[in-house]
Amino acid sequence: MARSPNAIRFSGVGQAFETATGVLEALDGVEASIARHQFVAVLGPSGCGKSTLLRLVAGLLQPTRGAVEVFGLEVTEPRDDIGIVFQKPTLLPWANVEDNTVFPLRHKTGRVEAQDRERARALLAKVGLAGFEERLPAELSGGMQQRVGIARALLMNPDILLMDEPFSALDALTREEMGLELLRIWEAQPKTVLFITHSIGEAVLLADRVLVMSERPGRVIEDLTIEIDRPRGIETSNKKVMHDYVGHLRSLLLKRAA
Ligand SMILES: Nc1ncnc2c1ncn2[C@@H]1O[C@H](COP(=O)(O)OP(=O)(O)OP(=O)(O)O)[C@@H](O)[C@H]1O
Repeated sequence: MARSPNAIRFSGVGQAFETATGVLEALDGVEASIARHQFVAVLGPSGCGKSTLLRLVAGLLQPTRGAVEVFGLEVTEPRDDIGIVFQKPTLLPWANVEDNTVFPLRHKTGRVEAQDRERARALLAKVGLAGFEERLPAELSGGMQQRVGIARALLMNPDILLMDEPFSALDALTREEMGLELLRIWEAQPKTVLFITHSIGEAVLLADRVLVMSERPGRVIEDLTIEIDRPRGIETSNKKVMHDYVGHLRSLLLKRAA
């Protein structure tokens, strides 16, 4: 039987940017393969190229060296079958929460059915926004706007979901709840998730694997498999094994920063 290709593969990926002060090497020699439906978190110092990695997978950028493949095909142009949740949501200011959530569907297929609106409302409820469907983005807090962005990406049920610090605008409790909700959605509707975070605990709680990147130019310096049983829940954070992984990653990142 032919082996199914990786969902995402980075082969010798380098990315340089021309800037006013010269060439800036953001990534250098990134190697990683991500299997279909794996949940992979990426940790690394600020500016090491984490967001750049996501933009490469989405085809919003072409690597200067090496290749990025999605399901065995080199990414050469923007892909509209990949869900992206950016650090800051880009909501349409004149459209209400529900219309913002269904917007990509309308954009892609040209129409939105009653059942799509029903799914949008169900997802909005899951991210804690029931009752806010008719509000405009300006009437929401930053964290609530971010949750609309998450519901919007999930509505398309993409096979690959790229998330760039999706919970950084949320308070600590909501952040943990949203992480666990994301896991429930991921378990019910499996997808390949590449999830950038600065929270070591969040990475360990959510992911099957944690990739740790070096300082710029970024490359993968550790690929840690998180062997914690699923389903994971609120009690997982209290487990010794979780603390052991967090401790290991913290000392790795601190050592590099020293
Ligand atoms: N379009 C661009 N032009 C020039 N430089 C860029 C561009 N995009 C990113 N960079 C630079 O590349 C480096 C990596 O940026 P990137 O946003 O990928 O880092 P990051 O690891 O996601 O950072 P953070 O954790 O702070 O969000 C940074 O030094 C950034 O200034």
